[in-house]
Amino acid sequence: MSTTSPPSSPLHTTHLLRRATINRLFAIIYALCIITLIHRHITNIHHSTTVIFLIADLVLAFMWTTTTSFRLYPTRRKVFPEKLDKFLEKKDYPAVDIFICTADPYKEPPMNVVNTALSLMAYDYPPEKISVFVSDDGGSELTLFAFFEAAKFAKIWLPFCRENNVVDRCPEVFFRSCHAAFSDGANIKAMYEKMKMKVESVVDRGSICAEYITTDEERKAFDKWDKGFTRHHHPTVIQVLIESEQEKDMNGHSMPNLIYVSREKNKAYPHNFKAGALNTLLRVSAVMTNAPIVLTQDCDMYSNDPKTLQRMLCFYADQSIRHNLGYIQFPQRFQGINKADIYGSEYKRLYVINPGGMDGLKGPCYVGSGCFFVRRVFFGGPSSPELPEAHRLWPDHVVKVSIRNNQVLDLAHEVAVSNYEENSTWGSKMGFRYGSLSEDFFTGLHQHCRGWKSIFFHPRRPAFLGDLPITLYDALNQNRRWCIGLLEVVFSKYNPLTFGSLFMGPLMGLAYAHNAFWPIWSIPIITYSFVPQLALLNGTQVFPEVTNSWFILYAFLFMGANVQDCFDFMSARGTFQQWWNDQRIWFMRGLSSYLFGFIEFSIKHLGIASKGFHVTSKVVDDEQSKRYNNGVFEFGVPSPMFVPLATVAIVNFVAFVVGILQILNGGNINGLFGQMFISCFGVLNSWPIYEAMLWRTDKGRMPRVISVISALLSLVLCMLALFVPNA
Ligand SMILES: O=c1ccn([C@@H]2O[C@H](COP(=O)(O)OP(=O)(O)O[C@H]3O[C@H](CO)[C@@H](O)[C@H](O)[C@H]3O)[C@@H](O)[C@H]2O)c(=O)[nH]1
Ligand SMILES: [Mn+2]
Repeated sequence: MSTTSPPSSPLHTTHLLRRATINRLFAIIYALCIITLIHRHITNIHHSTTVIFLIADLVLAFMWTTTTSFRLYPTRRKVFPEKLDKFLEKKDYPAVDIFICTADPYKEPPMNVVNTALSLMAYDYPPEKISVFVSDDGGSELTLFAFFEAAKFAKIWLPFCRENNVVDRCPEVFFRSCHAAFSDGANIKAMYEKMKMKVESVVDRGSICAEYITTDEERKAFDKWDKGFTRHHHPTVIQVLIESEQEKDMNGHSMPNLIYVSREKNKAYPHNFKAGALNTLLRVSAVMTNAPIVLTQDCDMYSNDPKTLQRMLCFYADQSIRHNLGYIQFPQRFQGINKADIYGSEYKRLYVINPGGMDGLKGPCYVGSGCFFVRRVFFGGPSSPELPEAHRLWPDHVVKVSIRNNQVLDLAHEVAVSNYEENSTWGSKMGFRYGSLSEDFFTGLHQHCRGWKSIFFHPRRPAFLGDLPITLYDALNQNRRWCIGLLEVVFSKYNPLTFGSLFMGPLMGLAYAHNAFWPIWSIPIITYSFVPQLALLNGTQVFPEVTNSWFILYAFLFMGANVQDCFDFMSARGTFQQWWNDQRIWFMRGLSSYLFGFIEFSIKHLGIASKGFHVTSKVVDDEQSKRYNNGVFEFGVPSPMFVPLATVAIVNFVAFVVGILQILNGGNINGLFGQMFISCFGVLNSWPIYEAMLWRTDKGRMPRVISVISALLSLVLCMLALFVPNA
């Protein structure tokens, strides 16, 4: 592994953060301490609890090793888009195909999807070079209707943004805040509101009233939704809403292409969820525009910065890194996070800190949204292309005809049929990877293994902002789905540790393994949430006495990990409170989503049942959102995932109280200190759970049934601990 920075380019620079040296030194010390601890466990293996702690600590040690791979080469990049003119004339800017995925009009309101699309169409970039493809896996006429309306509004919105140099180009965001300062702002807002009302009324009704369908084109399009049309079984719908060459905005400027695509669905063929949708878009766009750059975007991730494409070009235009540059990933950032980020929804480590660490190696993972791919990356390695059979799908094929041309449209329909991929290498060698619910992680891994590199770029003003789950249930469910997807990668041929290390080098292998092995966090988390506490009830000492010199080792390992973690977190512009909540949600995930993800993965692979891709809801209930904004945990639904959380809360409380009583009665405070400390930590972390179980009365409180089950479970556990003979 070389430490020299890549040749500098006038368009962008890279530098290794100074903390790299400290991190490396600290890693050596910490590693020695871990080895000492494991050695101690092995020599004490005859104690009954030691085996459990040995396993837990081995997992912690493994996860620490994987985390260290992010800390050895932490990197930060800068770009200089103002110099772009010297290297690239506007007319030579590459074309960009933007893919927006949506899957359910009731969980992903069409008005939000429209906002995302409008913000992206309004990039400060030659409009004729932008094509926006909307993939609708919900197969919903409501979404198509919203886009017919959006196409009309775009003719007013895009010139307005351009002429006034608007920064917030997502209409909803713009009109929520600063429109009053612009001449005509009020007028345009009125038009926007009218469109919004129209679309929302259609969504509320669930159908489009006849008077809203005004042109033959629209009528013809909606006729496809006949009686036999369901979201799981329907023909392909491809609707060109704006054709760049034909349509002009109200000031006579060109517009980007806007195309609605709902691929054919047929229950006889697997559709492979989002990866399947993206592969269809890869083909449809190849036939229609075939831009060399592809941006994938979730429907809730709007563009927050009109200059993002220029920033991306600073890398793309650099010939010296071009030959194996696969993609440029911008971090996923979110709007509307509450100040304390109670559910750790920001995923600062996943989206910001770790990618910065991988950027010093071969580049960050792909995270599903905000990623600019070089189209070639989907077809083989940098110097070993594997091209699709049809020449018209090749990444270098130049499309010369109009996107409304009948032949083009016929072909586009042909490549969107449900059995197109039968007996092909789509999803296994070409395009986005199938076989994991975390298709993004799997796809990026595969590309890195083939020799592609990637770049992480984190601008100060977020390039994209998305929605996040605002209930604990949604947040844990999302995490659980990821875990299933990650385990699918671990148990595939592409295990990051074995296959990955071989093809990407050991540090990249470890970095990928860090995410892939997320679910095994459950083992130490469950151990440390129950065993020291139950041992305390039992009067068994499991950690060294405070006065014993071994205690220092424990204290150092605990504090060292937490302080370094907190430092990483706060240097990525987090607050202490956010860090605290982040470590708490990590515990909660270990007890619920990581564990349940693992269980569901196992069940799925025994062939019993599978829920598939459960789309995260982006709809908010007013009361819930009020509670979220006040930083109050939302339980509400009786989910089995809450049982371990509540059980841990009760057990830690009981252990803490009993511990205090023991000490008051002259117990051995020296010996029990470690266990008291951990129980106290557990109690502090469980505070929102006590609130939700005991004195909250709102709808977000812990459902009675969960409290009762957990209390019974805790009772059984505590009884066992109290009455099993002292070990
Ligand atoms: O069958 C499907 C299912 C989902 N989607 C789309 O996939 C996107 C992501 O789904 P969402 O429910 O929002 O998942 P999140 O957990 O919020 O998304 C994260 O995790 C996913 C992988 O699990 C990645 O694909 C995403 O980019 C990443 O943001 C959305 O735009 C959906 O419309 C489809 O197009 N087809
Ligand atoms: Mn999402």
